[in-house]
Amino acid sequence: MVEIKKLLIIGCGNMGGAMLAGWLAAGYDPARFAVLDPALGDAPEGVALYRSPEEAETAGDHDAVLLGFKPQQLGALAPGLQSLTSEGVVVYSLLAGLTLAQLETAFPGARAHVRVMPNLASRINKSPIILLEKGLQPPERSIAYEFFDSLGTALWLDDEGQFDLVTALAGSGPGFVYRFIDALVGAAVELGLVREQAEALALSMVEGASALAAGETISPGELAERVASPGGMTREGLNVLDKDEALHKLLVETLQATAERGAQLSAGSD
Ligand SMILES: NC(=O)C1=CN([C@@H]2O[C@H](COP(=O)(O)OP(=O)(O)OC[C@H]3O[C@@H](n4cnc5c(N)ncnc54)[C@H](OP(=O)(O)O)[C@@H]3O)[C@@H](O)[C@H]2O)C=CC1
Ligand SMILES: O=C(O)[C@@H]1CCC=N1
Repeated sequence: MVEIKKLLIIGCGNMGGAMLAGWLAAGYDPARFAVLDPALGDAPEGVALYRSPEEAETAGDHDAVLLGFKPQQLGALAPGLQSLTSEGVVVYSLLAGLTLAQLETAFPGARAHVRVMPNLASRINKSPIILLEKGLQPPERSIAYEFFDSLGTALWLDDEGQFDLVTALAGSGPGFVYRFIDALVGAAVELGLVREQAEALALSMVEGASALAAGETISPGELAERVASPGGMTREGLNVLDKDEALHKLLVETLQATAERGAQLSAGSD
């Protein structure tokens, strides 16, 4: 059985850093990770930091890499990463929009290629992690699943045609939720609350509402109905959001634009 004995994270910025922090918080030994990032300030204690592919190659002790740089950098960086991605190495990629076929072309020496789509809540082990692979043996699938599931909740996707859409929902999603919370706070401030108080209330409200919904068997839509007491206040607010399906249409447009950007990145857009 092939384990992930040592993972080399190539590009350890916001997302790679959040995942590394999540794995360490989950109890993984720091010695099982290394980072290749030319200008990163430092790596967590016990995690080797390399500044160039040559340095990482000299260490040469990884059996998997996690690509954590920008999708637009793949063409420029791939040639210099060939020796780090051959001889049985598995390539895990965070690169939004880039397909398994593109990863196979870029890293032909790798034993298997896996697309991984997490979000920033990996840092606190509460991220959905979407996985799609080509080349892993069944026992390795289980090992990969367990490894990424430690960052939250992993799931295998079968249809790559849906990858950009699930990326929009689960990967970009926190950005939309933060924008919603920020707008809610802004609205409360405009109507008379002090910002600090509005922000504290909004954050604890969202945390509780999300935790409740996650533990319930009824849908979020039904929960919304439960909040709206007959003849009460909430219905008036829901009526504003529901008018002409305003919120629904806005979110269809939001997810569509996000997913379409994945296709553009795949096509080589800057
Ligand atoms: N941010 C998010 O929530 C999510 C991001 N992703 C994916 O994660 C990837 C990274 O995104 P994100 O973390 O936001 O971006 P960041 O810019 O924060 O991270 C990219 C990292 O790669 C480093 N880097 C640049 N050039 C090289 C190089 N030649 N070799 C190694 N490392 C290099 C950057 O260093 P420097 O800053 O010095 O240039 C930076 O530390 C993207 O592919 C994105 O699609 C996926 C899911 C969610
Ligand atoms: O914005 C991006 O492209 C990445 C992918 C999902 C979240 N952030």
